[in-house]
Amino acid sequence: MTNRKKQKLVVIGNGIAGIGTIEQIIKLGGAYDITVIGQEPHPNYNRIMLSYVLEGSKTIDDIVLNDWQWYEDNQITLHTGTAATAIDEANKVVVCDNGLNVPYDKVIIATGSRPFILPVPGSDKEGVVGFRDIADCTRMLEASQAYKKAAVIGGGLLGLEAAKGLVSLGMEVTVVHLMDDLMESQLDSHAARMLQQELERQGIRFLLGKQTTEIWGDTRVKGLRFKDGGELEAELVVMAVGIRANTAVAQASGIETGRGIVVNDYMETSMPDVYAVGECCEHRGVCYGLVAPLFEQGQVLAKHLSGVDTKPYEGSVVSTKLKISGVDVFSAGEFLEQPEHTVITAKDEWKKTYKKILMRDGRIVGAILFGDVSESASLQSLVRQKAEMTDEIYASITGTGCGGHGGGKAAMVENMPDDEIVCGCNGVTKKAIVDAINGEGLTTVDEIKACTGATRSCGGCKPVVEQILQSVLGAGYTASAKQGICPCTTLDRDEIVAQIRDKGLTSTREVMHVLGWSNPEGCSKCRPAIHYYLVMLNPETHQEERESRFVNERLSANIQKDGTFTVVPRMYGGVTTPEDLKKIADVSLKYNVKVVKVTGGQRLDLIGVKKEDLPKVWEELDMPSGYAYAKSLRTVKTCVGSQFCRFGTQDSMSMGALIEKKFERLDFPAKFKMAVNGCPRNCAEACTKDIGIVGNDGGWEIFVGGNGGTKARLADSFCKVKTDEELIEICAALMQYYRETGKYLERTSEWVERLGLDSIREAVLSNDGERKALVARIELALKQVEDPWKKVLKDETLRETLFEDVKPVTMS
Ligand SMILES: Cc1cc2nc3c(=O)[nH]c(=O)nc-3n(C[C@H](O)[C@H](O)[C@H](O)COP(=O)(O)OP(=O)(O)OC[C@H]3O[C@@H](n4cnc5c(N)ncnc54)[C@H](O)[C@@H]3O)c2cc1C
Ligand SMILES: NC(=O)c1ccc[n+]([C@@H]2O[C@H](COP(=O)([O-])OP(=O)(O)OC[C@H]3O[C@@H](n4cnc5c(N)ncnc54)[C@H](O)[C@@H]3O)[C@@H](O)[C@H]2O)c1
Ligand code: SF4
Ligand code: FES
Repeated sequence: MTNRKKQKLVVIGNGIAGIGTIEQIIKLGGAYDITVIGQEPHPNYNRIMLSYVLEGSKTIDDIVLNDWQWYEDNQITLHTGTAATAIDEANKVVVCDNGLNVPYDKVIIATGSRPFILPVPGSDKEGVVGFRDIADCTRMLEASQAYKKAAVIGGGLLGLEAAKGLVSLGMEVTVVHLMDDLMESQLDSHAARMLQQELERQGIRFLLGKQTTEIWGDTRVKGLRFKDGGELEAELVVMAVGIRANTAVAQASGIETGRGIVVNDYMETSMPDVYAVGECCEHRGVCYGLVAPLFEQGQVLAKHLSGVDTKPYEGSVVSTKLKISGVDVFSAGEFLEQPEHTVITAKDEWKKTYKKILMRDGRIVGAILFGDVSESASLQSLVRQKAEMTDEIYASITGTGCGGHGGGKAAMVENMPDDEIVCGCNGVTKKAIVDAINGEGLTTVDEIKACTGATRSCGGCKPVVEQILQSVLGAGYTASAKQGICPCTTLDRDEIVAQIRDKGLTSTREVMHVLGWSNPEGCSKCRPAIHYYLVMLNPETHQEERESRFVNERLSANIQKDGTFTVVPRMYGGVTTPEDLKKIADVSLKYNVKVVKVTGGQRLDLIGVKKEDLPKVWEELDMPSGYAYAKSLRTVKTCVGSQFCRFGTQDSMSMGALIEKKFERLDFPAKFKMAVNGCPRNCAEACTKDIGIVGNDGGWEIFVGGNGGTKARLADSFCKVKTDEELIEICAALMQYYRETGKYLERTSEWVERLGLDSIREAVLSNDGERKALVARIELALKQVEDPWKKVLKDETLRETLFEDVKPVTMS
């Protein structure tokens, strides 16, 4: 065996393009001694997922593609926080800003792009940011804690995703766009208008046709000025007006550049042994700004460098999908009608969907989808292949004709070339998926995700992955069908939540219709569950559907076995006043309340109120609803604590009242109980509460997952904190995490067992940004809640329909 010394391959840029190419080289067995130079201080991460990090649905850890261990395992030398400045061709070294000189035999430049910052006065002020990397994302997350008003300049993909993220963080966001149509490089005017309407519904404001001429303020930005003389106040400005290929290293090295680093069909630059891949390069005059082309380029380059025969890279047909929950918009290939196009259009103003397919000479060359993007992956493939339109394909993509849906899709998957990239976000080919199914015996999309990475990012490729699974497994595919949340559906909780998010569904009826419920009316199990998920996902926009709630929640009181109701007013932290006690006594006497009972949660329960008397009782009590009937925060039980108890180290009564006031009225997956103790003697029994808080000398200890009911469970110690502020922040984040990941009716005791305490700690404690995002989301939800008793008292119609109809109430 010859022991040839490995060639030295240096990669400049630790992003998706550079590392994606290396992964391919490793798979192909290319024997290189690899060094990676990366300017950012992080291992390789999925930049496209930064939109989700900003929005708060992913953490930085979630988006790491190759962790530190991966570099070690593959014997790759990694220099992070290091910028290459030039390639010294004569000495065959890559020169870095920290004095490092890295010798090379081959170099791949993969330096990506830089955000374009408008050269207007004030663009260097504090509070003006691009949106490109983790550092930008962190800056925005921090600004959202301290400031309220944000402006995003640019209504393209990035600007809109940034705007949605900032709205999710509780900011007031205005998108300032130069053109009259949003995403004018991907959408026609009709789709752009629909998109704008939907985003306005989600809370984003727009100023269209506006040219920013100045960013004003002191050290920090205070606002924008426009060419037409108008102004907009803004404490944070995000520039999302496009990108420029990062050609600095190439230029400093004398390599030919244009709009990007000029490469040929094998990604070779003008300097021998130096290649470029990804957003930094210009191929046949085109610089790309999406991930799919860079995987295609990487495949060619990896083969070329590994001595494997390869077709040349001939350019990419791009498609885009906006990653904003509730807004489904997709565009591929050509999108503006020209005289030579044959056009298929379908508009549905009621369902708010729009589909346009462009054909030239009978071949599919472009598509726009709005509202329903379930066909996006198929269309993407058809546009890439410039497929000839057939009756079968027509029936499949329009959902018409007797060709049948399934036939067209099956044919589409079968005709797809092996090396076609199915998952554009992660560069996974059809062959990789088929090999994984056959080689590893995979039967579900989740297993394919874990094995190949397909579907891991935007999820747009999931339908095609499912079709491939179906075509490879044939009859075996259905064998893996699983149980749904109730007999009306085969979808589980996570799938329903994801579909509500992805398809922007807004009502229970729509969820059941769009997701193909077998029983169109649903059942008492699924209706309240869907309703909870809708409220949790769309706190600002969701319309209350009383008919989808259980009777107790519908009437804001607990029905008893004799058909009367109970009324439990709020007593924050279990503390009341003589005035409130007098009101309770007066009302109880006036309305013949049968029993006044002290509850386990330290308040008073007025039992035996007639349905028609409920509004009058609430009115005369003039106290907040105690939510004893709801899947919500019930009580915060407290001990007397340091105000009176000689052992007390913390003021448990005040803290309990504060927490109860802050978090009352919020919907949870199940009822939610808390307790606060002044010391570890634990008189208020924190160990059996969903969240239990125990004071100690140094601060507080938080417990989670306790239950005193039929399935009793002692709470787990979650963490210790020093200050009241930390306590509230962690409780808020923990509650929101439970709200977002809990199954409807699942108590925290079951939730902790299902998710595992470590993973909950990881989500809530390990990352400050993620915790703050959870807090921001719970704050947003809290802003929407209103006392249901007061709501009924204000609304004559509600009062009449709910309480003046004397028909007996059923208990479902
Ligand atoms: C928020 C956001 C969302 C996006 N969403 C999508 C999406 O949904 N779909 C899609 O297709 N695309 C999306 N994109 C675009 C996508 O992220 C890029 O196309 C892709 O990341 C480009 O990869 P790259 O490796 O070429 O460049 P980059 O990812 O930019 O990586 C280049 C790396 O090189 C480093 N570098 C630069 N100069 C030097 C130097 N001199 N020395 C050392 N290191 C250097 C940079 O710091 C960077 O880490 C999104 C982009 C952003 C910012
Ligand atoms: N979901 C996705 O696929 C996705 C998401 C985010 C980012 N990206 C990619 O990241 C890159 C950057 O995104 P981007 O949106 O910044 O680029 P872009 O070029 O797609 O859009 C920039 C937008 O800014 C507008 N604009 C230009 N000058 C302006 C001005 N002076 N005032 C107001 N508006 C102005 C343009 O009209 C354009 O619509 C792109 O390559 C994009 O494809 C993709
Ligand atoms: S827990 Fe015990 S010590 Fe602490 S306040 Fe209550 S009674 Fe007093
Ligand atoms: S295409 Fe985005 S995850 Fe596959």
